[in-house]
Amino acid sequence: MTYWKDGARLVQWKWVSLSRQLFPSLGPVRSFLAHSFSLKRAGSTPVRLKRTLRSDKANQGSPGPTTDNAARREASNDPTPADAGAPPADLFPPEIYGEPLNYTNSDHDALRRGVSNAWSLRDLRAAALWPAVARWPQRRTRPPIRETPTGTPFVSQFFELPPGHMVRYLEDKGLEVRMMDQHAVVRICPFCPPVRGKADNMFKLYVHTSSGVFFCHRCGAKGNHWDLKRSFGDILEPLSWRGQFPENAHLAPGAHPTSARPADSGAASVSANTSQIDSVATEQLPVVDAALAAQCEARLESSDAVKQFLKSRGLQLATARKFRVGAGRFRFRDSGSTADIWSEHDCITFPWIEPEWLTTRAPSTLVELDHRRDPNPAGSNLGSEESACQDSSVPPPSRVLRLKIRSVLRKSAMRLEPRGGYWGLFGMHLVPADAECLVVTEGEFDAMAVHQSTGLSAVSLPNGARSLPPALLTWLERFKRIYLWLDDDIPGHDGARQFAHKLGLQRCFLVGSGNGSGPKDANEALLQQRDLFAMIERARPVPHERIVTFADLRADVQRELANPVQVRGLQSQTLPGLNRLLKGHRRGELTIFSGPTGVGKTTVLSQLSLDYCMQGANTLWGSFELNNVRMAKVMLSQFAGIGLDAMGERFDQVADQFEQLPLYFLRFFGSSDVDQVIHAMEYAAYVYDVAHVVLDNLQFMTSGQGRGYERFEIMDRAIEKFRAFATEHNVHVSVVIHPRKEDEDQLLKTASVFGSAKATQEADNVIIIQNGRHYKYLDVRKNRFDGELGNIPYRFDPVTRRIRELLPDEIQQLEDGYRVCS
Ligand SMILES: Nc1ncnc2c1ncn2[C@@H]1O[C@H](COP(=O)(O)OP(=O)(O)OP(=O)(O)O)[C@@H](O)[C@H]1O
Repeated sequence: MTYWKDGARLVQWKWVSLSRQLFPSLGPVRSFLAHSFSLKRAGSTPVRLKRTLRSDKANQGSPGPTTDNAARREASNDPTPADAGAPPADLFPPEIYGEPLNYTNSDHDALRRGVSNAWSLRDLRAAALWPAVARWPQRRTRPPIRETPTGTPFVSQFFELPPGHMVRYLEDKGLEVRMMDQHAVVRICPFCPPVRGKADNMFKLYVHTSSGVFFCHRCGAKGNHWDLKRSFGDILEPLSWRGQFPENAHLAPGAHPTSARPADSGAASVSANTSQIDSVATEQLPVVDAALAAQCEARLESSDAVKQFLKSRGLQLATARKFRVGAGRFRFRDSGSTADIWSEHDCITFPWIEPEWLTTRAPSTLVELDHRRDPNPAGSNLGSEESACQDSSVPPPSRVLRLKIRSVLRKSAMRLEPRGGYWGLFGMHLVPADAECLVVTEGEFDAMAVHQSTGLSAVSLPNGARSLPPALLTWLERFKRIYLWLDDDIPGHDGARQFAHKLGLQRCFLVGSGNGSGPKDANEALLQQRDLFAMIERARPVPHERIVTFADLRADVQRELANPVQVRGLQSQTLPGLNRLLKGHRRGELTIFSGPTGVGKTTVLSQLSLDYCMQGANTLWGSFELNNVRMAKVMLSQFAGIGLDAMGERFDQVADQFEQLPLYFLRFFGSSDVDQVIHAMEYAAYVYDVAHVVLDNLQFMTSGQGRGYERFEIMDRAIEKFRAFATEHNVHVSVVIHPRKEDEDQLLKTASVFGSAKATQEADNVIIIQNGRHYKYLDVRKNRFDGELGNIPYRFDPVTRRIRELLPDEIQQLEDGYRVCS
């Protein structure tokens, strides 16, 4: 019987594929023929047998290749869901919003396991004859659901993709889509069991075009746009320099499935994300020793250094107590030295406390509180610190996840305890469970300043303007209005816009002048006795990137005029000559590096990227020519300023320091799909807030792809995509491109860069490393910022692999020496 059934299926498949060949453009006719054929078969024994077999299998407890939805339909004897194309009523049931894909590896395992039982032949053939696969242009297998080493990053329900992004992606993957309101409806869901040519089984996968959330009403596959891209193998998590996955930016603390729902907020949207939180909660990260946290908190009263420090910031002890600030003496390595010299510092400690509403399901025990105005702000109760401390609005003690420890004297002496722990928001434990508005500041003193003078809920970001790890988006999901009060400077402004994108533009408001006219931050506003509440009330919405009003432009121009130094960007510490010419390293630009083979392009770019990374620019390295281990060795040597041979026993110490850098490596090597590289860059921009991407080099990345002019076209398209990425994500992209083959003795020109003129036209900066007669030098051939061009001669140290700019008299000596020799 089984063989008869398989034979019939084979005939059916042959019929479908024959009709496909005969009528390539007649999709509906084909569907009709296939449909009527399968209907004919529906009354016969094999289908009934199939049902019996399936239910037997279900009774045996095997999950089988079908998902819950499909199984439910089978159980209710309803073989197919609603009519194809008709939008289901529960298009995106709220409980699935943002959940990770639920079509898991176990489903595939079950499919594989099926090989050993009576289903074997059918399952094997079903896998081999998958109709979705037949429509897949390149792939011969069903898109695998990849194991994710660190879970899927959380995506806010308020997040919006750029217009057209999702539809382009689906089409690039060879999926046929039909537009319906805000959804792209995919003809054949790649996650579904075979459609068997039935029209009813098609157009079941709905993809929300602006959020990227998808849901298949046939197989139940669902998730956010990262899930979809990951299932196609397009998301490669970058590595840290030790070849590990970097400190997890998207692990939320151990909340149980329903814990993210504030007890009485009634926000269905938040509950929608809970299973995503649950999915990452299973991974345990270390939390700070509770005794250490308690000791620090208890020492606040006795630390004159910290009390004095707080006073100088205009902050009261009562405020610090509410935020559970602490004090202690901690050892730090002396700044600027890689040597093992340590000294002890008076430190202030800022705890990241898991909010009570995140950890309990029970109705909030918090006292009802007006979330806009604390009835008893600490500032209004100057003489009574005790009563403020015992204020009933302070929730009961919760788990301290991590401590930020900062020296009172040296701002740069700062560390997180424990290393590799959870991310958190300072002050979150004070936010009432029913608060709908929140002020998010760049620093801890700013959050305390806002709360002290306004009574509003205020929290501080863990990394200032540098990053907003997606794990924290789960903490912020329930707020309807988020006031971003970052520093009134270029990095603060860039950070605020970047974070607003992640949080959702429509609920974010920017506090501060926006034009650099100050005050610099909330703490400075407090010290200047400004009305902080009025400043927050004047917050403006985030301007839409594609719709700019003159008022937006005016603020930007005014800010650039007010801060000419900041506008220049990060200054190179190791090549000051580059600052003289290019003025600095700015976000949103594209720089092309070129030079003869082996001249030192990788060496120069490695040093420059380290230079900016050490100043806080989150950096993503894509080394397509050297493998990541060798690349990391070059960087480690440059970082330590000593040769790898001499590093010996100091390796661990240097490596530990190196590991603190916000540096990530793409996992590509040699010829790679440019689109996949872009997806990985987008992922890194979202999860790690990268500010600088280095791609070394374009020829290796596109090698073997296309011949003759086609090769130029591929490279041009790649450059176009990198340019668009730099602008869209406000990230600086540096790309190495080899020159054309030219006479070795000739100096290279802009036109010598390989390919058409596209690359150098699109670039903001073009730097060629020239093999001069007396020395090597960086030749700035294009500078869109202010047009200044020129040379920077340098010397290379083969031990440390560092380059150093030549001084004028060294240049003179080398030139004279050459003349003498010659
Ligand atoms: N100025 C220099 N003088 C001598 N050796 C150098 C100099 N700069 C780099 N090197 C060394 O030359 C080798 C090649 O350097 P690097 O890989 O940076 O060159 P590249 O231009 O990127 O090479 P490719 O053209 O293969 O991409 C390395 O071993 C590096 O340490």
